[in-house]
Amino acid sequence: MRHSTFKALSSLSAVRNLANFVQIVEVGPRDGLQNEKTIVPTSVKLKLIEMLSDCGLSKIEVTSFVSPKWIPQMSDQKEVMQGITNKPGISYSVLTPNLKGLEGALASGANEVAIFAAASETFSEKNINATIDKSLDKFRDVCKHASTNNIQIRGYVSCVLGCPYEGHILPKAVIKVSEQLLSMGCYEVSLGDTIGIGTPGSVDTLLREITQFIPADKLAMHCHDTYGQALANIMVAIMYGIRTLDSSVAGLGGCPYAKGASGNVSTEDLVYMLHGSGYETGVNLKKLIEAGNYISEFLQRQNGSKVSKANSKL
Ligand SMILES: CC(C)(COP(=O)([O-])OP(=O)([O-])OC[C@H]1O[C@@H](n2cnc3c(N)ncnc32)[C@H](O)[C@@H]1OP(=O)([O-])[O-])[C@@H](O)C(=O)NCCC(=O)NCCSC(=O)C[C@@](C)(O)CC(=O)[O-]
Repeated sequence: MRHSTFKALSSLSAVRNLANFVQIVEVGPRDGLQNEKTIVPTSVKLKLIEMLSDCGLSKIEVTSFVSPKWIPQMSDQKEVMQGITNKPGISYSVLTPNLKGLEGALASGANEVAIFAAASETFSEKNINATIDKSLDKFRDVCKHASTNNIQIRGYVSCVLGCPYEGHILPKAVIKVSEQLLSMGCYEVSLGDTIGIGTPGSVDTLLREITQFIPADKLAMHCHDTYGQALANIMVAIMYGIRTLDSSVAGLGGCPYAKGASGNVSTEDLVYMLHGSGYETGVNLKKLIEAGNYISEFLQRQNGSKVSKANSKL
């Protein structure tokens, strides 16, 4: 990380002087659960989504319209969409890899979809069975159809700081894919550190390059916490002016096609850090902790949020 970034990070007043609302995109019901081996009943997913909807979160990624052979955990996507009690002001988005997925999403009443590309050729093939170029062709079709149906489209780029198969990924590969996603109609691109390998230094290097081509308000950060770097990495993203952050309640998650990747940064820990640093999120931390405890108890798993653990000892 550059000296100037360290200097800025050390000054909380500098942090507070920046626009202070941070948009959280809760990905727990989708990214958080997609890797669970035991199928989580639809009713539990719906209860989790309801609890998250009561926390003040305005963007929740709830399921994905992908092949049930590839991601069995998401095969109840229609039932999930039909069972949600839509709360005004909340966007319930879904992942769609192709036109078949988009058709399913539209039929289920989705008003926002996310397409997901990668900066690594091998990861793209392992995850969606297509080269990067082929996947972008499919996404272009999805975008055309989505925009004629007035559907908002978000883009993801996976492996922005490293790939489980190819190792180091160059910023120029990330920039190339991100620019294409934006040009086909995505309103923003979420930069995925899929295997949580990034550090504040590598995030700084990536963002210094990418923000020369893409403004920070078109970018989001999606950090996994495999190496315990996610919050530090996010703070660097904030210093670059990024104000949209993805996270998963109770730190659940991981992509089944990214071996060894652990959960996303926990939403509870993210909210605690942001509120403590003078940012607003609109999220009620107490209710969020309850939602994280609910799903952790169901999965019979220790809650992955440090804030929740600390809170239970108070
Ligand atoms: C993209 C495909 C479908 C290609 O998979 P494919 O096998 O190449 O697909 P195909 O077009 O050859 O079709 C094969 C079969 O799949 C069906 N099919 C085809 N499309 C669909 C669909 N949309 N929904 C339901 N079924 C579908 C299709 O109808 C056919 O059925 P069959 O005739 O054999 O019965 C597959 O690879 C897939 O579903 N991949 C999804 C993988 C995935 O969801 N990964 C996790 C999400 S990405 C992630 O977690 C990273 C992220 C976003 O969080 C950010 C980060 O952390 O980096």
